[in-house]
Amino acid sequence: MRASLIQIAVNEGESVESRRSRVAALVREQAGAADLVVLPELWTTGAFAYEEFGSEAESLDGPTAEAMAKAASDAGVWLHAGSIPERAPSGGASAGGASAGSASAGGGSALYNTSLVFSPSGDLAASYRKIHRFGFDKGEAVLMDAGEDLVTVRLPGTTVGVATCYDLRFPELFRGLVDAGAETFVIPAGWPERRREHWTLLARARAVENQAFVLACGTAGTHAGVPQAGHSIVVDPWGEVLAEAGSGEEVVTVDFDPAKAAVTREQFPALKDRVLGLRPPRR
Ligand SMILES: O=C(O)CCC(=O)C(=O)O
Repeated sequence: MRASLIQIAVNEGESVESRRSRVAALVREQAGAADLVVLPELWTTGAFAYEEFGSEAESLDGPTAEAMAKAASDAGVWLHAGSIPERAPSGGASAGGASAGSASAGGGSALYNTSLVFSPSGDLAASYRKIHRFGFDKGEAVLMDAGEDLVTVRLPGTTVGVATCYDLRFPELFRGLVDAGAETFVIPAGWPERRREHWTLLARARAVENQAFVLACGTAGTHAGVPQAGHSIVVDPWGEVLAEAGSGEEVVTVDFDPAKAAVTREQFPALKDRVLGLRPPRR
């Protein structure tokens, strides 16, 4: 399988419309060059442009989904289109899960950070609402609702488990995806430069401990005063870094054999030694 991670620069001064058509063109350029194309988290607004989440929120058939579905089918690729701020009717069915956050409190709609995966014919194959919202007492954590459902999607030769940015810090989510059959993780992000060391370390850790491929695509540029880390990274199930971007806008293309996850799990069967239901310390 050949994957291209498109590390988009999200800077102030470029409108959402202009970035959307620029990104669609970049996806189309991957026709014949990749089987799977991956975009970052919240690339329409920027992951830290909190004040735009509400005003730029869309439904799953909104302008970004429509443009990405068309780009995927024009290019004939599987497209993980990163995530969008999704406006959904409160309690409405989409990626599943009741809304629990403050964004929907007292209102008729909920706001999620939702990833979209399109098939090469442009059909929406999966959507995932980010479970761990970032920001503690501000930003996404207070403006958006939390997803509740793990999501996997079957691609030719591999089951992909999806996660988003801050989710990378929560190993139990990835174990849940492994239990659901995932051998490859695709992780769009808008990770800040300030914690770049964590990004590469955690991407490798999730790959090693789960004996899975990690394809993690971040953003470049600076928006809302937050310089982005870039350094999109592809790691194999042994923890080897197959490719890593620099800090600017860049397309990283890598060949990998998804079967290597099963081979690694067979040759070094550590996942079989998991002990579940550990007892808490006795007092
Ligand atoms: O965990 C981090 O350091 C960054 C997380 C983040 O920026 C996000 O989830 O949007």
